[in-house]
Amino acid sequence: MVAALNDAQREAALAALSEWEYDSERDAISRKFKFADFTEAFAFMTRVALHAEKADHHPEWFNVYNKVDITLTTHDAGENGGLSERDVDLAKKIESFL
Ligand SMILES: C[C@H](O)[C@H](O)[C@H]1CNC2=NC(N)=NC(=O)C2=N1
Repeated sequence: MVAALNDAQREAALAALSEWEYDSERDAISRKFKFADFTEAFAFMTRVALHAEKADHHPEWFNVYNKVDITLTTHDAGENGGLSERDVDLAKKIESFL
């Protein structure tokens, strides 16, 4: 079980992840990406997928052609899931692949 971020921790995390949108309903962060074409989008998804599997922390995502929408939240956080340090770490790793 991993702890969900408290309000102060979440605000600090979001300040460093300014391109990500916070969903208070789900206690999750989301970001939309657009690439030159499907090949670029899928290459990005492949890198994220390989890292996610290694980290054992996986995104929720949607892809159509050159667009990839990613949502991060931790199912195992607290009682009903929520935003955790694992999501913050994965978001930063995802940004490093851009
Ligand atoms: C059993 C497995 O380790 C867990 O289900 C992992 C897998 N990937 C995960 N990914 C995310 N986003 N949240 C989790 O709580 C989570 N838990």
